[in-house]
Amino acid sequence: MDAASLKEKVGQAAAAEVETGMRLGIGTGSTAEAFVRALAVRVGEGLRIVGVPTSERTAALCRDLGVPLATLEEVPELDLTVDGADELDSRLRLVKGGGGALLREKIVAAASARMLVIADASKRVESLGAFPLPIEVNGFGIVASLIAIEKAGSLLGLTGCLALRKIGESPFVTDGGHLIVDASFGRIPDPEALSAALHAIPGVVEHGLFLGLASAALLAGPDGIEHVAPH
Ligand SMILES: O=C[C@H](O)[C@H](O)[C@H](O)COP(=O)(O)O
Repeated sequence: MDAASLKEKVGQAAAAEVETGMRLGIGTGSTAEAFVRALAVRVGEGLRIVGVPTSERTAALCRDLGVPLATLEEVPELDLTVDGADELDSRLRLVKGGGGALLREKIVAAASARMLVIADASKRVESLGAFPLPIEVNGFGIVASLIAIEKAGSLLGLTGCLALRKIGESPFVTDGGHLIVDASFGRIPDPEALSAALHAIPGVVEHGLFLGLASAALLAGPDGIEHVAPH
C-alpha cells in the first residue's frame, strides 16, 4: 500500500472515533488532512462537532469541506485532538513541526483532554531524533538564539547542524510570525532534559518535542491499523 493510501486509512480510522457533540482539535500536515477529509464525510452524514484548527492551512481545508470551526478563544477546552507526527517512540513522545505548525499544535493539544496521533507505521522510532527537531524562534536576536540552542544541545552531548528553515531564498514564517530552526541533533537520549533546556532560552518560542501529550496513536501499516497506547 502506498503512503497516500495509508494516510487515507488512518484518517478514516480516526474519524470513526469521533462522536457527535465533540469539541475537536484538528491537526496539520498530510495525515491530518486525510483525517479532515474523512471527518467532512461524517459531518455531511449528520455528525455534529466543532473543530479548532491548528493552522491557517487546516482552517482553509475545513472551510472548503464544510467542517464547522471555532477559535480556541471561543472553545478553550477540547475533548480530543487528532494530529500527525514526524516521529513517535514507545512512550508516545513525539517530534512534530515538520510543517511548521508546532506552536498552535501544542497549544491545542494541551487544551485537549486527549490527543490521538495518526501516522503511518514508519514514523515509529526506537529513539527520537532522526528527524531534525523543529524549534520555533522569535526573529529578534536569531543569531544569539542559534548560539544558545547549540550550547544547550552541546551541554547534553548533542551536536549537529542547525538550519534556519527556508522556502526558496526566504525564511519560512509560521502562522504566529516566527521562524523555524531545524536542529539535526541525531538521537536524543533525554528528550525531557532537552525540552527544559530549550524552554530556558528566551528567544525560543516553542519546540517540536511533544512530551506527555499523546494519549494514544493509530499507526497504519500494510497489515492494517494498530492501536498504540503509551508504555
Ligand atoms: O507542523 C506540522 C505537523 O507537526 C505535522 O503533523 C507533522 O509534520 C506530520 O506531518 P505529515 O502527516 O504530513 O507527515
